[in-house]
Amino acid sequence: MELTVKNLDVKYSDKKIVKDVSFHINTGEIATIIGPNGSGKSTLIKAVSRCLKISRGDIFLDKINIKEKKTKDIAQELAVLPQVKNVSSDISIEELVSYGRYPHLKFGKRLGKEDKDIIDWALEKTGLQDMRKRFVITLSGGERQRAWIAMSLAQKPKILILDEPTTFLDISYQLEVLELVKELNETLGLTVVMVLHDLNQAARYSDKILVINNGELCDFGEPDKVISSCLLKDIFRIDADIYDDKINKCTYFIPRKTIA
Ligand SMILES: Nc1ncnc2c1ncn2[C@@H]1O[C@H](COP(=O)(O)OP(=O)(O)OP(=O)(O)O)[C@@H](O)[C@H]1O
Repeated sequence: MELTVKNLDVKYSDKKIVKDVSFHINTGEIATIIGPNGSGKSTLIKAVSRCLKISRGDIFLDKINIKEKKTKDIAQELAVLPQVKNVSSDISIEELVSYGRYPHLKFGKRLGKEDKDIIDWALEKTGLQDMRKRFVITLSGGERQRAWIAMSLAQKPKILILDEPTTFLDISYQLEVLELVKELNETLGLTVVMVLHDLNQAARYSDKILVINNGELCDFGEPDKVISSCLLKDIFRIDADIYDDKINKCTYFIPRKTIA
């Protein structure tokens, strides 16, 4: 599914946080939003996923303005993995994943055979089938993140939105989560929009990168065109050397020092 954003403004009270942002993401692309702390990345992602009201502009899913769509229809097409996730202590993985089916249930109906098959499929895709009865609070960070991704998958979305999916994970779990996202993108044709802080990971796992600075979209394009010493100097205030990773076929950099 394509995602198009046109002239988007988002405000908190009277303060404009996202300023006239426009972009287009093709079906099956992974697009990653990067930018300094407080630049408006989460606000943008929350607005796109309809968790925040927009003050101006339009959002289109496959060229249809979401203002013309029912909330339930949007929930069937777009799954969101927020940054902060709360779960009560007695919820099992299986139960959490079943919540992903709720946007598809008719009023007052219980989960049917098809829903249960989809829950099994989501657990299998994320490698959680053998631990499905475990309580979510007993899981490691990486397992917990996979459980939330499984819940999003059970929604059978066409677009998956993830706000900093690797935060608080050690490097091995970070890669595990990003590899899973990539696999789901490739095997299911899912369009993915995510926020990442690690710019090298953004370069490696994305088809497109959006750079947000002070609420404005200041660059948008393929990682090897966007990740440059200029960007690192001007937006992230670091001196860095840029290299070509021949194995992963992507750009990477080594930071040298901060710029005062
Ligand atoms: N609920 C809120 N009410 C008022 N201002 C807010 C609210 N949430 C965020 N802001 C402000 O909006 C600005 C952008 O915040 P946002 O969380 O979108 O940035 P971010 O780029 O995701 O930051 P980070 O990288 O630190 O997570 C910040 O100045 C922040 O203080």
